[in-house]
Amino acid sequence: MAAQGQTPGHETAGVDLPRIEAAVREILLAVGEDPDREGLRETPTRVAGAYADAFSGLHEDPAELLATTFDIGHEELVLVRDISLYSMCEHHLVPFYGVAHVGYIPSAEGHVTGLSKLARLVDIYAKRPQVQEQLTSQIVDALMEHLAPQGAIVVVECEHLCMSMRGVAKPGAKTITSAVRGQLRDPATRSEAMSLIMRG
Ligand SMILES: Nc1nc2c(ncn2[C@@H]2O[C@H](COP(=O)(O)OP(=O)(O)OP(=O)(O)O)[C@@H](O)[C@H]2O)c(=O)[nH]1
Ligand SMILES: [Zn+2]
Repeated sequence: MAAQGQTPGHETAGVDLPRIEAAVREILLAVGEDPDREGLRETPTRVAGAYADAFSGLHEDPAELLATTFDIGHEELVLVRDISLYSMCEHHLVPFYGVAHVGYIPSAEGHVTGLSKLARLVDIYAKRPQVQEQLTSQIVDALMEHLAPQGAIVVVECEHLCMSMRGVAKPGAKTITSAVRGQLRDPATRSEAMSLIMRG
């Protein structure tokens, strides 16, 4: 749907690019810049494209992503480690970035999904205005809901630019969050998964 007053066809996958461009021009004016000087002339358009990508996860459906499963009879832990991610802190709209580790124990029927889908699932939730705790639990809850595994675990390790380049100014500080569901809450299973995640 076009935003009120916008010509249809100006959105990219649900994102209103002209509206972002107008807002970026306003920000440049507000900080005392000249948005018409040569170096900045294309900036609102570039930022609109960058934001359309940074927030593209708002327009993607995890149910659709996880609809493709294979029955291979594997009922043991499947874990993809070190999935790189870039997200945007919802408080300051600056990036936080790092890695996610995503694991699950398939359902008793052995339904698994493609490994790349786990990385795509991370992106669906990372490419939104986010906080790290919510990102972590959204990924694990989507796995539980759409893949119906016996258990799932997600660990996310990130540096937040809002803590490095501004504010408290502590570059290098890493935030680690975890979310564990189902059988992976069992201490022995959880510690096996955590040791595989942390050994890198
Ligand atoms: N729990 C959590 N906090 C976050 C995350 N990203 C940023 N924050 C924090 O959100 C808080 C926002 O605090 P405010 O006091 O409202 O904002 P602020 O004055 O800009 O805070 P400072 O960053 O301390 O300068 C800060 O403490 C950030 O470090 C996140 O993913 N999870
Ligand atoms: Zn922040």
